[in-house]
Amino acid sequence: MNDPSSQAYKKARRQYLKTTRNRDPNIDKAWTPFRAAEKHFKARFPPPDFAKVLDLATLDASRAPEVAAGIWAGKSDAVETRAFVTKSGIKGYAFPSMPGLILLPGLLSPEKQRELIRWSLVEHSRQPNETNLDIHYRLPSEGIWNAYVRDGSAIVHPRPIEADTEYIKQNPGPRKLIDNIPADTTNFECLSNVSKPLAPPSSTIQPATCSDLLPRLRWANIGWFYHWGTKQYDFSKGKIPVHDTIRKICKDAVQSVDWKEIFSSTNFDWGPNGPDWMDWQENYEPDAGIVNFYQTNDTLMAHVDRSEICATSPLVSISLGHAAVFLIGGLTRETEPIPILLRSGDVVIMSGPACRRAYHGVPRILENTLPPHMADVVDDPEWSTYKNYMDSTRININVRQVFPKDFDPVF
Ligand SMILES: O=C(O)CCC(=O)C(=O)O
Ligand SMILES: [Fe+2]
Repeated sequence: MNDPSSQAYKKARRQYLKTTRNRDPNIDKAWTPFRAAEKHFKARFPPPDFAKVLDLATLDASRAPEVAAGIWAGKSDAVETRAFVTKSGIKGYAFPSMPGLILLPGLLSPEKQRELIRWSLVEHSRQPNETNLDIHYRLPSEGIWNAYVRDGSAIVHPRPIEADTEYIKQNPGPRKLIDNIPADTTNFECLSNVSKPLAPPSSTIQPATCSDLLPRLRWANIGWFYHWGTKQYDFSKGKIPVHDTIRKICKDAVQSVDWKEIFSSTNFDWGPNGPDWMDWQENYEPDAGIVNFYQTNDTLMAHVDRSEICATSPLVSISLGHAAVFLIGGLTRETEPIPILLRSGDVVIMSGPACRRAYHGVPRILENTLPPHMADVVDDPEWSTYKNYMDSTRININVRQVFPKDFDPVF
């Protein structure tokens, strides 16, 4: 694709010339720096410039087969980073331009990555956890993955339309990103009392087979219920505990960072209660989140995760399967974002006032970047079903803390 003499390049160029023939030549002048970066990395033509993308896997000899497997590779010095060694002895990277952003490249072993993929599909994408498919379909209680493995041709029926339900418009498929009020401890009660109407089943939805629906799985909720229409947690539905494996990965990652080194020389406004980083070692406790499933053409537009009462405590994000370009900017879309190539097994932490509520997004899943350790595993014949799904998929497990540990929610 990056080779101008290749068929793929010529095809993308023809397509580009066709679609841009009547475009206003000043269109890009109105874009914010974040939007311009999204457009740049989404574009099939001209191919994005990966020399500007931070790719720390290129420094790790043990990941050379993974880097070589895809045609996409960035540069280890594309963005200024500060390397450090975590308390558990692995390499981490901080970003002087954005204190609170931490990258732990290849933190998870290939075995752990495969375990988390199985967990996401087999154990997690099923009741009582909500998925995007539940909005329109009456899914089997074993979940879409288990139903698919048993019989891909099994039919799943749409939910019946209940005439007296107050609906808001919401479509299945990609997450809809609407502006919402940033949550904090003062508006929390008012936010949690806003009525949360059910999403509307659509009258146009047809029955579908499990094989048709599986690639349309986009997200599965973790912990506190989240309502995508209103972008608020629905605390009345209670909380499902965060699975121990996930909780441990997140806590270990957060506790392995020397936060004093990250924050002690900064002077950010941490809000009315002041800085809380000195408590994370003891008080960080994930209680919500989402598993995102991306097919290679999917994107996640610029957004801020601000529904959590905790506005600064760490958000931990685990990447699995195909690599992606992750953009993270500032508190508005006017800040030019940093592009980071996230590969399978990488863990990102977003924390503190400069980063936890910064705009971020995923404009591109990089095709053909499934690492070799996701290919058929000789001593695990069952893996091939997962491999077939992962051939077009990236999974992101995105874990947050909604409540400060000493905040007692009253419902
Ligand atoms: O997929 C990712 O890396 C980021 C996902 C994300 O930002 C979110 O779930 O809010
Ligand atoms: Fe996010």
